[in-house]
Amino acid sequence: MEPYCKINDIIKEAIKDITPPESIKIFDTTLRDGEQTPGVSLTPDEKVEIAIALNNIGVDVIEAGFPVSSLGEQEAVKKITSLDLDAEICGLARAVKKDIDVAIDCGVDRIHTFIATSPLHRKYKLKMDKEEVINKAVEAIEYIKSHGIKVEFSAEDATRTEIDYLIEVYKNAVDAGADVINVPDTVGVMIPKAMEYLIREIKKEIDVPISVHCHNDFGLAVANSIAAVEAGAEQIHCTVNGIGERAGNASLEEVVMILKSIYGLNTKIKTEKLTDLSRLVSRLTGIKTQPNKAVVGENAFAHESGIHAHGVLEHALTYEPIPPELVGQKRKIILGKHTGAHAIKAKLKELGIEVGKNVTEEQFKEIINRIKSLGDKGKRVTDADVEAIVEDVTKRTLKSERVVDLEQIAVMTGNRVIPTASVALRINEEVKKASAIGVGPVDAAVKAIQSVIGEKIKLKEYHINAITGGTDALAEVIVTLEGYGKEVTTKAAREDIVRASVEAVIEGINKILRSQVK
Ligand SMILES: CC(=O)SCCNC(=O)CCNC(=O)[C@H](O)C(C)(C)COP(=O)(O)OP(=O)(O)OC[C@H]1O[C@@H](n2cnc3c(N)ncnc32)[C@H](O)[C@@H]1OP(=O)(O)O
Ligand SMILES: CC(C)C(=O)C(=O)O
Repeated sequence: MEPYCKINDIIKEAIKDITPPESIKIFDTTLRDGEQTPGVSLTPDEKVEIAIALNNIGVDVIEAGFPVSSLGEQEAVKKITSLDLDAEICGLARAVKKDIDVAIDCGVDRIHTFIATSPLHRKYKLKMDKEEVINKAVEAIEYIKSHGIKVEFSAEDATRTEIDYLIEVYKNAVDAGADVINVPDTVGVMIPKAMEYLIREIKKEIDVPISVHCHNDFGLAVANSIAAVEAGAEQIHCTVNGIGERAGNASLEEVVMILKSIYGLNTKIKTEKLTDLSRLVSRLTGIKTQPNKAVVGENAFAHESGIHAHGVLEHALTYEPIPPELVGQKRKIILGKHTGAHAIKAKLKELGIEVGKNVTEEQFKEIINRIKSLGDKGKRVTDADVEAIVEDVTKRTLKSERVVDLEQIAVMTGNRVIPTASVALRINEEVKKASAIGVGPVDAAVKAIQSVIGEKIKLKEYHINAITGGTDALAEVIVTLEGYGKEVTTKAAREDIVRASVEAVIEGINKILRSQVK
């Protein structure tokens, strides 16, 4: 398979000696290790919903749960096995007869049985010597096999186990009938070079498929899983969004996309469904995915920096390793403090506005300034903000055509003062001033304008919307004014509600007065 991103000569040279399998099986443990994320607990129906999505995306094995852990877990696993999905359904079991019996009763296709092998776990947790651990593993595997069920065997904490002993455990497991040997990096202490070495050593002695289960305690779960594949591992355990015990597990979406896009290796995953799957798991588990999460994060294909946005608009590969659609994402051009003119022009085009046609070059400059100044206030500029800014800038009567212009406004408000506003308006080259009090600063400001203009024009309706969240939200003010037998509606958008209100009212006054002149 050709990798999706054009892999360069450096990568080709670096990986020329690797020995990966033709295709890699994806063993998804979102419903087992993923559910071990502190605070996460899925109902049977939620587990079923995720299992169906995992099946639809094409995972080979779904570890549906650890049946012995609760009655609800058994109900969930039973519901999943009864769905007759294409994926193999697996249940976890300690090397304990009761665990195995309960898993069998749930109708699973595969039992993943495990026992810890490291000196630490043997001594402090299991209180067993090396031989006892092997005997327990062998007993469990033989018992499962006697029921005609496929066995995947894990030596828990394999990566902190004496390597000779580990290989001895695995050889015994295979002799007892294990179909797949899993190598868990239980506390995420491996580094890629060591993982590659370990898998090569195990493969020299074991001829059933080798799997890895990497934890992310040092942020290396994905890198270690990939290193295992480079050394020939045929199966990777992963979870959607990388959720799992402590710092989590290898993230399914990252593993799959690295294999596909960089190595050109096959999995059965329908990658266009990755983002939807990620959102589903995030919603049902309540574990939010960070925006900068690789592949499925909100920002994985978002560009704000002017230079990047310009590059991407000219040729997407300049700043994107793969097309967003490949993983079910969409490219986003975000406007804000770091935005450049190219990105704003493109965003306006998206909104049906063309510079030189619907907005003048001068208005375009003002739109850029307004967007950047909103960004300077630490805000992310939304499409709604842009639309409001554009409407405000473009619908505003040009200065030369204005009858009334705001020269100055000052407002005073507080808990011990009556809200008061003073305005200075330029009307046909003459500056007129007035002050007024009101129930609040907006009311005072509008009344002050009203007293300069006189009673012939009246404010009929006033609406204010906070377009964006936060106290620094862009406020959109919509007013309807009536005067000289005419009714006009105008709007203005600013972060400052008094200024937005005043601008909307003055805009309306100009419209009415201009209609009188014509
Ligand atoms: C690395 C992993 O992620 S392993 C999976 C971890 N997941 C979970 O633990 C979630 C579900 N777990 C549970 O619901 C419970 O822990 C159960 C039902 C499995 C066991 O509950 P309890 O019987 O109350 O035991 P508890 O959890 O307190 O202790 C674990 C026991 O299992 C033993 N044990 C641990 N692993 C194994 C194993 N692989 N094989 C055999 N025995 C084991 C421990 O030595 C301890 O034995 P002890 O009770 O004789 O001291
Ligand atoms: C059960 C095993 C594979 C496990 O979850 C771990 O070691 O992290």
